Amino acid sequence: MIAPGDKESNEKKLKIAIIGSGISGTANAYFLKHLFGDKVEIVIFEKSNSIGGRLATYEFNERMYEIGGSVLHPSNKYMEEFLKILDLKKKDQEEKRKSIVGLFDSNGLLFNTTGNLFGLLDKIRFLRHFGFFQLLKFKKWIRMFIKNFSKIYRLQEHGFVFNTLEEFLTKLSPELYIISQKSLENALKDLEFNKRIIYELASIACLTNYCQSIEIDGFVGLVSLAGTIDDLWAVETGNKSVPTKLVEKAGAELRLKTKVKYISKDSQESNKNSIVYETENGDEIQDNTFDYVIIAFPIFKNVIGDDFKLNFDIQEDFNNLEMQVTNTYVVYGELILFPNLPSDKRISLHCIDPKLACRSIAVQLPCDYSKKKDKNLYLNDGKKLYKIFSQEKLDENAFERIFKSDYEIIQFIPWLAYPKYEKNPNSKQIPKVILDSDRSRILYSNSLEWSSSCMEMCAISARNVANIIAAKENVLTKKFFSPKKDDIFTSNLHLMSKISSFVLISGFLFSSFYKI
Ligand SMILES: CC(C)=CCC/C(C)=C/CC/C(C)=C/CSC[C@H](N)C(=O)O
Repeated sequence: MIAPGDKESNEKKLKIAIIGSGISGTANAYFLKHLFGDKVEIVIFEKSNSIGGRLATYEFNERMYEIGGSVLHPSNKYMEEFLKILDLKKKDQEEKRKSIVGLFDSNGLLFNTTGNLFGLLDKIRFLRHFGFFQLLKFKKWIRMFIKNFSKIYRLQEHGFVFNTLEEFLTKLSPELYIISQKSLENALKDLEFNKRIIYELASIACLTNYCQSIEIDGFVGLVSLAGTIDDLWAVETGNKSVPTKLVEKAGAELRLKTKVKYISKDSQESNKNSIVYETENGDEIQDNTFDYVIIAFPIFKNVIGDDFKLNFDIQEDFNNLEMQVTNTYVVYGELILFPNLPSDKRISLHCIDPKLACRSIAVQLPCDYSKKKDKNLYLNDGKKLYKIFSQEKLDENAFERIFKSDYEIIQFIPWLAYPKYEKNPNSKQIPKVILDSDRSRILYSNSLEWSSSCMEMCAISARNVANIIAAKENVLTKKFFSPKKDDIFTSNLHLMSKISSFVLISGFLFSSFYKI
């Protein structure tokens, strides 16, 4: 799969270009530095004026809030380890009983929690609404996939690499690949989940995460569903702090406001790659000195063309790929959409009707939310800060149905947040990681994003790209996860108990044999 390495490559310093400074590009820089140390020179090209890509924050009343990628799952080991390495902390978890979660469609509110009696009543209502055994089966089913998915960490520590989605998922478990080839709806129906689980619970997970329906493939769906069974987390100083600090830690050269326009194999030297980029002043510069080029942003049909070109024969692979626009509004106002809901709770409403543009309306807590300091934040009757995800742009009429007329729009971003996933999973073509199969020197880190998009998937893809380059350069892969003290203790304990059982059993057999 990987084209063979050139012999003298170990002696010289590798020069690697990374295009994009989101979590994907910056994790690539970190893993490369981790594997190659001083033997690598990394240049990150970023067209905007700041690091982070789709991880972004905004300020409101002197506090920072997330506006882009906002949540992580407890199973996301790379992101957890980055926090330790970068000396960052997790944000405090919100007290669930202080908030109300509701589901609505075009007919109104279908179901909502009440936040009463420390959440006990809500739990009972939730179990009654969806069915106790169905919920149990649902959780068990998702847990099984998370467990299989988590095999990736051990495999990558030992140098595992993949070029296609099939290679990636089948190595973790064949079921994961099989589920990526059918729709989430069919996967849930095959397992005889009830209509509420399929058309309410699974639907909101998909609609709120990707503005998509349960017709998308089962793997994208599962990643969203993982968020429904566990408490999610975020970074106290904003998720954007991870890419920002990764660049520093990797010692990479960062060129902001620099737009890469062409990537091609160098015509003179077969192993070199050429990049043409436009600087802040509009100068066009060609640099032919890169041993590897890593594309760390999603390539889709609207960026391919005059804006960005891959000067070899694979452009058409991206012609069917589109990004999903998620119109993101931050509004400071008083919610009036469902007047029966109490106004002294933090409210999150999720729409399960794909025909309605507005997907979710949820109270926002600052990145550095603290249970102690903010125990009364947004628990008053008045205005609160809400984030709205909508598939279409909202006009004044739409806002006036949701908020009292003195609302203020604080932020608006028409994010190209996620890929537009194919409705028919069987026809889905995910681009390969290695874009130049003859040389393996132009690598597409975000290709996996077309199978599912979240921070951890970007980190897994980045480690994959670093492992591909290490294998090609004959550099031994180096462990990323530090062994936990507990792990050393438990593994020693495990060994000691095995030795003592062996001694005891042998002693017993010996004494019985010789009738001592
Ligand atoms: C295969 C399964 C079931 C899980 C894989 C583990 C994994 C990658 C979990 C991630 C779950 C998660 C945090 C989903 C949210 S997606 C990103 C979100 N929309 C955001 O804006 O941050």
